[in-house]
Amino acid sequence: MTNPAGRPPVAPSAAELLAGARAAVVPVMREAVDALPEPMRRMAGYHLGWWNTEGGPETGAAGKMLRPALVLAAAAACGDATHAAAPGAAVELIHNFTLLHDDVIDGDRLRRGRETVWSRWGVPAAITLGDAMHACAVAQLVSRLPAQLAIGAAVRVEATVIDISVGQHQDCDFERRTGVDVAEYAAMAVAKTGSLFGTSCALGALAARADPTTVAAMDTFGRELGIACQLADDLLGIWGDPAITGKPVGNDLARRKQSMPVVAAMSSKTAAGQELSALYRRGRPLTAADVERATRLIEATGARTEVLRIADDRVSAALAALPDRAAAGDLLVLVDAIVHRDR
Ligand SMILES: CC(C)=CCC/C(C)=C/CC/C(C)=C/COP(=O)(O)OP(=O)(O)O
Repeated sequence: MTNPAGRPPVAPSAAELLAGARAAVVPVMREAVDALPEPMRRMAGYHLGWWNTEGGPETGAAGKMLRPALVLAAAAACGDATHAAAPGAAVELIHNFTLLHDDVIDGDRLRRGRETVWSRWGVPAAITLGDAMHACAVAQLVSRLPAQLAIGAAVRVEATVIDISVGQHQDCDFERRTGVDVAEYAAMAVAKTGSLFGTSCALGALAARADPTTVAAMDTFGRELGIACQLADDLLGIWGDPAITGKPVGNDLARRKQSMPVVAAMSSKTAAGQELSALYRRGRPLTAADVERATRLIEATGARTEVLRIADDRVSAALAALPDRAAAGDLLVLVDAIVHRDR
């Protein structure tokens, strides 16, 4: 296809797709957040990176908007993005509700380069704000989508919240266990992260009134991509640049978290893998020197390369699930940005 000037159309960059998603969904999210009473409204805007702690404007502390961008791109791939803003806002609100709770569970004091809500205003504030964001997501979805789409979309979102909760439960359980294997970790990542990516793509297809086979294929595409995203997140947790990720590097190791690089290293049955297992078995948080040692041990087992290979396999599975690759241009741009990100 050519434009009127006779040149082939230029595909949007990932940055343009993410900015477009932000522009489409923030007004919807804003309506939900503005309906919350103070001080919850101000805390929500702070967590979402719109405002500083005093309610003044903030720049550079917001999420990337990966999930809304997937909703819009999936809807476009299915031929109609008219109704994609409400599901896009819903998945971003759900994502942020889980982050609020996750920071409490992990005791993390920093997210997106700023103090977390629980650290600033206390655990009850973060938990109740997360619960309110969850409800805002479903309320926006149901009130804004055409009636014949709303119930199916809401049921899908709530099933996803169950999946995420199950995944998070398993992840916490792994911290108290030894001998977690790669397959178990992958199943946990499907539930914790893949499910919301899958639902984002499925909601885009649903909003475009795609047929059930296409909706299911979009779900599979997103789910597989979500696992690759979780693996990228795990790698950034060990080798990311804190100035770019906005969170301290090595926190996962310090807490003896069983992220995929750790699981792959311990499963390697190498001397380095055994030394890492011994460090984790000591039953107390790792010191800074231990974290440095653990990072070297993981690298020495080849686990970093192994995790990149597993992520590549998941991306291949995602691409294989796409119903019509020729129509999926925006989705393909996002795949690359999600897997090769630095934050
Ligand atoms: C029930 C419960 C507490 C569940 C927790 C689930 C959870 C926190 C999963 C992590 C998912 C993930 C890869 C987050 C980073 O997303 P991102 O890189 O898109 O983050 P951004 O919005 O900051 O860009």
